[in-house]
Parts: sequence; structure tokens; C-alpha cells
Amino acid sequence: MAGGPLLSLRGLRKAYATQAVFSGVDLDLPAGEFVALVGESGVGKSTLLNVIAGLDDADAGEVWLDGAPLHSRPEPERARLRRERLGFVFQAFHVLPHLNVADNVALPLLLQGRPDAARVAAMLDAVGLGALGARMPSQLSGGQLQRVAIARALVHRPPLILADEPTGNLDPATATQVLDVLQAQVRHEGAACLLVTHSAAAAARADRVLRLTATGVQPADRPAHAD
Ligand SMILES: Nc1ncnc2c1ncn2[C@@H]1O[C@H](COP(=O)(O)OP(=O)(O)OP(=O)(O)O)[C@@H](O)[C@H]1O
Repeated sequence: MAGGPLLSLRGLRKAYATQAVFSGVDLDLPAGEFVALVGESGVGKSTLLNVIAGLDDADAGEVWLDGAPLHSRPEPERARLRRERLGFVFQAFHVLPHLNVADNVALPLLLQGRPDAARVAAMLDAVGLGALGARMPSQLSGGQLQRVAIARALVHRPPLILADEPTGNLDPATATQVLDVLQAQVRHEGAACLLVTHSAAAAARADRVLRLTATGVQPADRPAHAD
């Protein structure tokens, strides 16, 4: 959809069994915008990211990506769109244990048939892991694993970045570095980023802060620069 938002959510509702998580979620996210999504623990922020990514199904509502209705597409097409258009930083990293760091980061490019060792090296440098490409994940700290996950999520220059607490395991200096990398992808590549965070410092970097509640997303104040 030329000129339309990159991502549009309309009336999304999710429940587990009879337990409603959220409903009435509407959101328009234009390319080039960095949005922080905050909300109480358990309100459904991770679930919402999973629904947007098509890793989980909503019970009602619509997810539009680049004008394509993801909610009504068959799984093979959703999987292709996910591979090409999305970078997802999971809370639990999901780094593959049997691949070294560089091969983990290279994976999205390989899945699209366009290997690019220079881009992989540049992403590893950007997250401060330039010297660790040959290491296995078991030889990394939690913060280093988080940075592998971020490099992997951004390596294929996805138009939409979904990041679930990407600075949750990081010391303040490394967290700043990771936010710089995310923000650069938004500023220089025109990506849109939806960042779930409990960190005031991370939310302060966003263009807009939204709060998820059981009844939808509402604008929230941007915190001052502090955690
Ligand atoms: N597979 C599941 N079956 C039943 N309930 C679930 C399932 N997955 C998540 N939930 C519940 O759905 C709600 C939303 O969970 P979710 O992880 O999305 O919250 P969150 O806002 O991301 O929390 P946090 O900030 O603590 O990470 C929680 O109450 C959780 O217990």
C-alpha cells in the first residue's frame, strides 16, 4: 500500500482458553518510526509481538504488513513474509546452539539465498562482537547472546523490527550500544521498530510510547532520560 503505514493492526483480540489477554488493539506504524510498547507484566506484550509476526494467531482482528493482510494468508506465505520483511529479537534469544556466532547471524541471509559475509561482519562489529564470530553460543554470556540475536534480526535489513525486551540482560553501556544499532536501522534504513520494554531509558529513545492494556493500546508519556 504505497504511502500507507508499514504495519496496521485492527481490532486485535487474544485469549487463552476463556482468559482474555487483550482486545481492541489498533495501531498504525509508519516506516521510519521507533515505537516503544510498555505495559504491566503479563498484559500481553510478547503475545502481541507473536501475533504480529504470525507466530501466534489472534482470535479476532487484522494484521496488515505493507498492505498485505497477514491474518488471512496461508502459513507458507506468512512464513515467507516473516523471513523477508521481519526482524524479530526474541526475549529468549533463540540462538541456534550448533551454529557459531557468525553462522547464526548469517542465517536470515542464507534463508533468502543471498549470503553476504561482509554484511555479517559489519553487523557483528555494530553490536561489539566483531572478535567473537567463530565462538559457539555456549561460550557466550547472556548479554553477548542477546547481541547475537539483535545482529541476526537486523542483518537482512528488514522493514519491520519487533524487539521483545532487547536490553533486558544488558549492562547500561551495552544496552545503549544495542539501542544505537536499533535506532540506526530505523534512521538510516527507514525500518519501523516496535520495541517492548520495561526500561525507561529505552522508552526515552522512542519517537512514541504506547501502553498496552487489556482494552487496547493508548499513547503514553515518554519518560525522561533515566532508568
Ligand atoms: N500458552 C499460554 N497459555 C495460557 N496463557 C498464556 C500462554 N502464554 C501466555 N499466557 C498468558 O498470557 C498473558 C500474557 O503473556 P505475555 O508473555 O504476552 O505478557 P507480557 O506483557 O509480555 O509480560 P512480561 O512483561 O512479563 O514479559 C499472561 O498472563 C500469560 O500468563
